[in-house]
Amino acid sequence: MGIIERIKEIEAEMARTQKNKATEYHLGQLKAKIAKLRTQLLEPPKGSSGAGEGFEVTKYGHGRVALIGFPSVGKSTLLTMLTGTHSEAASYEFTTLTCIPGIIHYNDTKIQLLDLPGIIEGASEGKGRGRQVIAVSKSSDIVLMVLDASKSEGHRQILTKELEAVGLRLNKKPPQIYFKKKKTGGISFNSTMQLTHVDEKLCYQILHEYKIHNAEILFREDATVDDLIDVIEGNRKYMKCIYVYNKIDVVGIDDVDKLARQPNSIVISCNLKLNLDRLLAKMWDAMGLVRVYTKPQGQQPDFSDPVVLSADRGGCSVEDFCNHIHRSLVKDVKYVLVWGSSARHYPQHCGLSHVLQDEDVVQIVKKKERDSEGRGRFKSHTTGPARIADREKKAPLKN
Ligand SMILES: Nc1nc2c(ncn2[C@@H]2O[C@H](COP(=O)(O)OP(=O)(O)OP(=O)(O)O)[C@@H](O)[C@H]2O)c(=O)[nH]1
Ligand SMILES: [K+]
Ligand SMILES: [Mg+2]
Repeated sequence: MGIIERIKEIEAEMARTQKNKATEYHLGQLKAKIAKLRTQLLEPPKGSSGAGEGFEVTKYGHGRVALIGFPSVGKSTLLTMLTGTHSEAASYEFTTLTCIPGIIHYNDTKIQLLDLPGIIEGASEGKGRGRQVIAVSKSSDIVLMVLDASKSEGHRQILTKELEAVGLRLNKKPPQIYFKKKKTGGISFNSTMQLTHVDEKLCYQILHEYKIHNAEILFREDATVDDLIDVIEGNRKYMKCIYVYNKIDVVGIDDVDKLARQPNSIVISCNLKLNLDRLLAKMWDAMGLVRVYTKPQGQQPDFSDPVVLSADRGGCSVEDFCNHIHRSLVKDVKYVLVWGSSARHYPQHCGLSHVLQDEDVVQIVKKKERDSEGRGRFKSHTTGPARIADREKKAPLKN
């Protein structure tokens, strides 16, 4: 029996089983069995490498956004509108068959937007180009789930289920469960609060299913069995997702209003160019990018060319900022001066661990900063990694 059939069989057994206190342990065990099988399913087939032909797109810009949705919801139309890169759009399903990248220029940053083939129920098991599409979405920073506002609300649930089946968790935080495998000592089970979904016995049973007999486990929230399995599997990806309801030009105002009020959702029309600017703003916020402007001593900052940091990708500390400019810069930094929302007063003297926020301005003060006339080393350079790197190559000013 193949993996997919085994999953189907267990799912059928779960559906047959009544949910009550007596069956709780058995159901928990079945959930763990499914999770293990799904992980097996995710392993790439032997001999294959990467995402697959037509899907290996090089990362570009400060972040990557994937367009995921059923066929013909308007993904390609949206890519063309937002990036100017043409992606074939037509009224028949599966017009797009590969991954088409475009670039959005927004807030002095560049965002790579990826158009993808439509996916359907069963994508997580490899139907259509499901596997490739999912691999690409996992490589992106956020997902725009494009939905047809005139079609069934069920599409959103189906897609969410497909993405969950491959370990993507949309708009969720990692469970607050500490878990560490040990070599000896048995299982130590603790919680900081009363648990209503999981007890010690159920937890043991799940761990047993994974053949884990020595581990430390601490619940810091009232988590579910699914949360526990996610933590044990350890391969989940937590991503932000914006639900983009397109084609509101063909839907009544009451329905549009209802869709627009759902969390993490936005209603648009590509045909009428409605709300696209709001979509961009929402997308940009969700990415959590942090623009930092470098201020050479005695000069105005260059507000056209920020260093772009991200908490999810590499971090936002002063050290991360310095590493972004030049890898050898950190060891020369004495302190930095910071203006902006992360500073308590202007300018604030900060060390390497200070966490920067969007639109902060930073001036780097190096060890042996001043020359005999009190001129700063940074006097003549403007911002930007290349320019600072160039400057480093020239003879430093004498002290
Ligand atoms: N009424 C209406 N139609 C739209 C809108 N946006 C796109 N369409 C139409 O929807 C159809 C499908 O658009 P595509 O952009 O090809 O959709 P897709 O999601 O890329 O489709 P696949 O690549 O096949 O998955 C086309 O006929 C578009 O003209 C819109 O805002 N309103
Ligand atoms: K289409
Ligand atoms: Mg398309």
